[in-house]
Amino acid sequence: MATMESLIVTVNRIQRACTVLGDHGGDTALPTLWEALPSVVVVGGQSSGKSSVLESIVGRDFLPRGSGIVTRRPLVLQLHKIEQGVQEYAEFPHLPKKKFTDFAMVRKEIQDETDRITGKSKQISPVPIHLSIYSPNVVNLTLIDLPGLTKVAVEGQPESIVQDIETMVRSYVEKPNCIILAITPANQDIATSDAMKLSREVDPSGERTFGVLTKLDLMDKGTNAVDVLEGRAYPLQHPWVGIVNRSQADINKNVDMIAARRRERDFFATSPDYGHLASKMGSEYLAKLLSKHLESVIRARLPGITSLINKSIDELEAELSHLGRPVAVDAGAQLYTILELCRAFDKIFKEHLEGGRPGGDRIYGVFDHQLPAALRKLPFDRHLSLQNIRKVVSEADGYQPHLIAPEQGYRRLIDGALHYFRGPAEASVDAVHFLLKELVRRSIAETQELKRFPTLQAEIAAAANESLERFREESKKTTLRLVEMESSYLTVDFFRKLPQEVEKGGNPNSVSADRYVEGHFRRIGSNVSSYVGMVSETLRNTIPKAVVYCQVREAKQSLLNHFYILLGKKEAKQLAQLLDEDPALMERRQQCAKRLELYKSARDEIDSVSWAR
Ligand SMILES: Nc1nc2c(ncn2[C@@H]2O[C@H](COP(=O)(O)OP(=O)(O)OP(=O)(O)O)[C@@H](O)[C@H]2O)c(=O)[nH]1
Repeated sequence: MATMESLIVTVNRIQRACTVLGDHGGDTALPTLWEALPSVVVVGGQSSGKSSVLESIVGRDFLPRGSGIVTRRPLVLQLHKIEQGVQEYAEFPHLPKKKFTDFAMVRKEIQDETDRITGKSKQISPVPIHLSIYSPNVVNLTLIDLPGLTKVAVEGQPESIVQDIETMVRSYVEKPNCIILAITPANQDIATSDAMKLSREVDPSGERTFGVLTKLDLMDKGTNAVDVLEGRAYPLQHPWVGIVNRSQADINKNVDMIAARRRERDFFATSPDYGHLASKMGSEYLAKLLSKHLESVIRARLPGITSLINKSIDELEAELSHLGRPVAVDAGAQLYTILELCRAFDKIFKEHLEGGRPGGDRIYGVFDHQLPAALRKLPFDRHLSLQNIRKVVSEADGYQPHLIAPEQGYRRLIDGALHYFRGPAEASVDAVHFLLKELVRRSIAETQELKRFPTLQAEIAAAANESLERFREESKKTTLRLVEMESSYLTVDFFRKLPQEVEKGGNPNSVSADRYVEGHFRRIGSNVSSYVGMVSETLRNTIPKAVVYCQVREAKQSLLNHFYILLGKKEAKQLAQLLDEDPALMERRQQCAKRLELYKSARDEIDSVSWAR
């Protein structure tokens, strides 16, 4: 059965994995585990004694000191208790395999690592530094040290730093999983303490706040902080803890931390004011209190964390499968990938044509509505007006008017009329061409697998459109040929079946001669009109056949054939260019993969501990 301690150890490991894999919260584009993990955050004004409290909890000097804002990146301090007698040491995950036994070097590394991200500019950065300390003198605990809240920027630091620090500290303490260690010096007015003001704001009920009073030894003679420490003056849900750290003089004299802890114990044990509270005061007591509390919080949160981990793993896996596998490196595999992508596109395109996806029906719309309407609108009325018939027939006759039927006149009138059919024939071809182009565009957009490859997408679109253009040319030739065929040989039967003109009796010299001629032309007009009507009926049926044969059927069967031939001739480098992924997607895939790795390792961590129930 696992002990309670292993819970903190587990969370410590997950926190370290978070840092290694770049999860330190604040990034809304990816699920974050960091923010779900409970942690203790040390908050206080400048010189309130934060560093001193941390060092005395650890029992070691290891934090950078100096004037101005020294802590400029969050420091995640993980304490691991080891057996008595074993040499204590520190480790930074950013320097794996290096064990620090000299704590002065730890201090230097924190300084250097701070500068590595913030530069010497004295800016602050939210990217945490992780430090693990293994020691017999600690309890298992994770503490996060943040820059001290300050009112003024010092020389060399930008004015915005005051606000930047507050924003960073706030981003930590606002999280419901954050346990706030609010440090206030006892020799100052507690009501104006930066730490207490902030914690009141984000944790009004005081559930998450541990009040710590430092510098009890520096209070004016005759005053004490018993009212605060007994929870009367500033009540919180958790007890206040009083601390006596090393003074500046002690630090200068290199009083070691273990001696300082002893002095602190003596201070409380012998104090007339605090003697009755001695067992609940001091940095060692504070460390144990926090450790116990952190364990219980982790225990309570664990089921929620586990389900968050599982949910995030599902989400990330779904997104990764949506983003697709990384691109293969050898030419054969690349060609295979490209062909697969083409097939995926082609399949969707066919579904649009054959049904299953919308769009194909609009082609039928061209044949069923647009073509017949265009045929109906042809200006035959004008072409077969009496005036025009007279003109055409007379011109065809020349100096000798026709005797029986105006053979030449008929031919010219019909030829002229048939010419008009070219318009609707070409328009049908173009209309279907644009519909097919639109379907190509839509199919490309709907091919999820292609989204990653903008270059290939553009190439497929270009190749498909080029094919459609060729099909259009062919289709135009064919439909126009149908029209020409109608002109080249007229249907003889139609004319044979026409009723012959019956000689009307009467006197051809009478006034009715004009009427006779008019009737004659009218009959010619109506004969031509019904012949043209018959042709129109034929073309209404044959143009769609030609269009489907030349454009739709070809698009279905061989839209990318030409592209495939070109692909076969391409060299490895050109193939790689086609699979040139969108850099944003590549980046996203990497990020998701890294985050997934984090969640999986977190799941393994949690699985490996069997819970004491
Ligand atoms: N006498 C006495 N001095 C203390 C106590 N706590 C801190 N000091 C002194 O107060 C000064 C500031 O303490 P730090 O621990 O550096 O305070 P800090 O909050 O980390 O300061 P910054 O990192 O500059 O924000 C140091 O000179 C400490 O020696 C205490 O309990 N008693």
